[in-house]
Amino acid sequence: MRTAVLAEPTQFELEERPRPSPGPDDVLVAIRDVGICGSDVHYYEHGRIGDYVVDYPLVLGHESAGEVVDVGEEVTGLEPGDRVALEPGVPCRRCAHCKRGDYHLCEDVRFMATPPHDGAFTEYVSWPADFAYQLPENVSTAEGALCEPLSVGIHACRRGDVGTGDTVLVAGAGPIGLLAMEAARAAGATDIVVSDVVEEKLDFAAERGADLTVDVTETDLETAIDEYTDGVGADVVVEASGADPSIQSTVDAVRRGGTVVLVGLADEATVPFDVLEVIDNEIDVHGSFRYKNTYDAAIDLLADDAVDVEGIVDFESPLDDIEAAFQRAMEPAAIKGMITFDP
Ligand SMILES: NC(=O)c1ccc[n+]([C@@H]2O[C@H](COP(=O)([O-])OP(=O)(O)OC[C@H]3O[C@@H](n4cnc5c(N)ncnc54)[C@H](O)[C@@H]3O)[C@@H](O)[C@H]2O)c1
Ligand SMILES: C[C@@H](O)[C@H](N)C(=O)O
Repeated sequence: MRTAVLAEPTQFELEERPRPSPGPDDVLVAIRDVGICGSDVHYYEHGRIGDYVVDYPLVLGHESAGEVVDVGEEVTGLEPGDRVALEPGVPCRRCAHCKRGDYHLCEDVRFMATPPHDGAFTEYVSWPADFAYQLPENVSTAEGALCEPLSVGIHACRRGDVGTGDTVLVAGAGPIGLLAMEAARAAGATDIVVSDVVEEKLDFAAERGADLTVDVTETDLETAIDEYTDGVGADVVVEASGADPSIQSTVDAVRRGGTVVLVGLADEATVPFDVLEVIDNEIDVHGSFRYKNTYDAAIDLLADDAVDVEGIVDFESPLDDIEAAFQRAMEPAAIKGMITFDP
């Protein structure tokens, strides 16, 4: 099977690998669509993200969906021909975190395209059947692949307890921010403010329904939020940029008693943060790491047309052109690239 292998920084090689056989509890999936995530681009460019260092060769890609072509002998509920979205993190199922239900916090998780685990820029993947979610007829495999970043948004909104009538500030209009906005709207938020430093990103967020956009290079975020909320502040802030100034400004933009959800990964682990403001205003600050139990919800939202994920895809490319696709993904205005496979 044809596989794109990251052989060294900024260097993909296309190689033939043997097609895997499904284990007893696995499905063999012919991959149809794989999104290019910011973390894929980071590994491509720098060969590491924090403590995760690429031991070459590595197969990238963790936002994937495709068609089941074979099933292991113990698999029930899925059969060849079914289209599925693959949840990319398979936990150990035995540790204290897994047993508590926090399987996304499992320290032995096998997460696609996070070293040393291979991902989905390949023609076939064998994957545990319970982490393969059947797609209804009206949900495409491209949408199935984007259940992954949508899941990050859903989990962030759950962490922030976003509810009916809320005003939500989403900081950062990359794919994660844009899909957090979709998830917030679906959770009942009626007012969504999006901040960014790139005008095109804000224009795109506005086209996709943001009620207010704030270019923080020109406008003070706290002032803009104060004006929009009559001095109250946002109920929930979802920080999806990872930029230090944005992380710092979350406590100024949220209302007293409100919630800040930190999703964006800062370059440095330490960011100056006004703790007194957190205490005085009784702000709940939550970290949000990946997701758990979100795929069924993501697929239901897509089937009901309650969210739009395909609209964030701004370019598609076949596997053979993956190098060019990654170069394009590195452009500042790029949003979401998709590697597509012929059926
Ligand atoms: N916690 C998790 O589980 C999780 C999962 C996926 C991604 N992430 C992280 O979430 C972040 C967003 O991911 P993405 O793929 O959308 O990234 P991205 O780089 O495409 O988007 C980030 C956006 O933030 C904007 N930005 C930069 N400085 C800003 C500022 N001061 N204020 C507001 N916006 C600003 C950028 O212009 C860009 O549009 C990244 O840090 C990523 O590593 C976290
Ligand atoms: C959650 C996923 O989208 C993220 N890129 C990660 O590797 O953690």
